[in-house]
Amino acid sequence: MDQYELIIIGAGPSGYAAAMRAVDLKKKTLLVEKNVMGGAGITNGALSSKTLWELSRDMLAFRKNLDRYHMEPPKALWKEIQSEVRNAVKERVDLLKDHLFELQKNPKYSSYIDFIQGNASIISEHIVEVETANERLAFETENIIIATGSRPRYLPNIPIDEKYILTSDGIELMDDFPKSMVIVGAGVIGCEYATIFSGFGQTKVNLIDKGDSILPFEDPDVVAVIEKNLEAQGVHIHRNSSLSQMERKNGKVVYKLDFSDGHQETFEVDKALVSVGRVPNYENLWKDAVPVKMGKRGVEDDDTKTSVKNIYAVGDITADINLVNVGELEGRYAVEKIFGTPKKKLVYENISTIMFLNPEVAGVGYNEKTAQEKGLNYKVVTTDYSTIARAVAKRNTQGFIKLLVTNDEEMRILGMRVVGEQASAAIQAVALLISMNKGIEELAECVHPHPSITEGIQESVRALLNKSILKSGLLKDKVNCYCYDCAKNERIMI
Ligand SMILES: Cc1cc2nc3c(=O)[nH]c(=O)nc-3n(C[C@H](O)[C@H](O)[C@H](O)COP(=O)(O)OP(=O)(O)OC[C@H]3O[C@@H](n4cnc5c(N)ncnc54)[C@H](O)[C@@H]3O)c2cc1C
Ligand SMILES: NC(=O)c1ccc[n+]([C@@H]2O[C@H](COP(=O)([O-])OP(=O)(O)OC[C@H]3O[C@@H](n4cnc5c(N)ncnc54)[C@H](O)[C@@H]3O)[C@@H](O)[C@H]2O)c1
Repeated sequence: MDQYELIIIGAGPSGYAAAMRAVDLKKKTLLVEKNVMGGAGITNGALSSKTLWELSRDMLAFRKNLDRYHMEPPKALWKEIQSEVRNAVKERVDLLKDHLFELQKNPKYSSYIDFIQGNASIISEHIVEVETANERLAFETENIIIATGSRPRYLPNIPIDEKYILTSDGIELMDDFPKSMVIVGAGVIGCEYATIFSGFGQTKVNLIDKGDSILPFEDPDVVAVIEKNLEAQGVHIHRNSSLSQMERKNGKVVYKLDFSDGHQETFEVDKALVSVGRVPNYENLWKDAVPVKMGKRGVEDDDTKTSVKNIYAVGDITADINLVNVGELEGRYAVEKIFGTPKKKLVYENISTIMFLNPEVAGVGYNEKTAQEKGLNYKVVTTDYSTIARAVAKRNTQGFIKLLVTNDEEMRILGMRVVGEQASAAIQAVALLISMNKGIEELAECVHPHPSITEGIQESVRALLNKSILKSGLLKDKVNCYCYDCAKNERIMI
């Protein structure tokens, strides 16, 4: 039986990153993948949906520009778009495959990495069995990392067939743009696809969430901008209602909503997308004799270590944040922990995120909702994009920067949201300051390029320090500072 120092199950972003860190540390490693290299980081997930988002955004801008010159815009063809998404996916999968192939050929690395295509299960604490296309193989290992990811959550009584009633696993397989669709679940995936399909301009999109609002985890000011733009693109948000029934009927999807005033309505659309969260892939992954503990939302882990001494879990299979960057962080960290002591602790406070909406929403650390849930007193500055020269030059001043700091002398950064063009590019400096546990002075004094969106962040910081160029509270709603007192649940303008 072949022996390894580490077997990694799953070659999505977390498993692949873990394997590459193990190679750095010269540990004999086996990476097992049952499906496509890159997991949901590439296929039916992050990369494929972002490719769709980019194409949809281009199409929307193109339509708007032609409209400006009173010209009739051409129609996007779904097949062309689908083919472009497939090209992007293939490029990225091939890159990872080629890289692995080169590693295995290179004498510097070849003794540290093996790869096998097959379905792995943990037979005992030190034996992993892999079922390939034509045989069943067993491998002995000192350590195991589970990186098997997640899949879309289903709802009881909603007959998902990936033809008419779809999840994010089936949406890219459609034959054409649907004329109409309903999206159940207005979280990140739901709102990103509502943005994508309304942006292409050929689908009437309806959106339902069980919560009172779309993006229920975001602050109301962020939600307001996104809702306004979705509605301007023709998206209908079903408010004060809950889904009571959905079925496929005569080649259509029929759904019933119960409204809070007691009445009920029935709607008919071409397709439905169900995006109500993800569930971990753990079924049949280990035998009863291997006591890996499961929590409600995934494998329970303590700093990536499971309830079994030599078994670790990383990425979407665990109960924390489901993101590519988090999976990679955990994967690399687990390897360092197995074979030594990581230089840095695993912290989640400075994780940056982008939601690919209209416009982009970039975030790091706390928003007001999460700060209030934690019982924190904080200070906020909001700076409108109309005060930022670059946004004015772009002729698009919709958006704002919102920075939260501790309400004390130190003014440690708690978090930030940027809603607007180039939001994602603007967030990094603040993420770095949070990770270094720094205050805001550094940012206030560092010379920024002009004109740039990051100047808005600098002005926000200066406003908190009472030395901004545009003074807080003078230009209505453009630059505002306030404090939140948690005990009194009160907002005080400053
Ligand atoms: C539509 C969509 C859009 C997204 N957009 C973003 C985004 O913009 N930014 C972002 O950061 N995140 C995004 N995500 C989340 C991101 O894709 C996941 O957090 C990330 O892929 C998780 O990585 P992972 O390696 O833990 O799991 P996965 O990517 O799910 O990979 C797990 C791998 O394990 C394999 N596997 C499972 N069981 C076994 C087994 N028994 N044996 C062998 N192999 C096995 C699977 O085939 C899979 O390849 C998105 C997700 C979706 C669905
Ligand atoms: N840009 C990104 O970083 C990005 C993009 C897509 C996905 N992701 C990751 O994928 C994960 C999964 O995304 P998601 O959108 O499926 O989950 P989510 O948790 O973001 O949203 C799920 C939504 O479904 C709603 N919901 C739950 N049950 C419902 C029901 N019965 N009826 C109607 N609505 C219901 C919830 O209120 C919530 O708003 C995210 O948490 C995120 O980590 C990230």
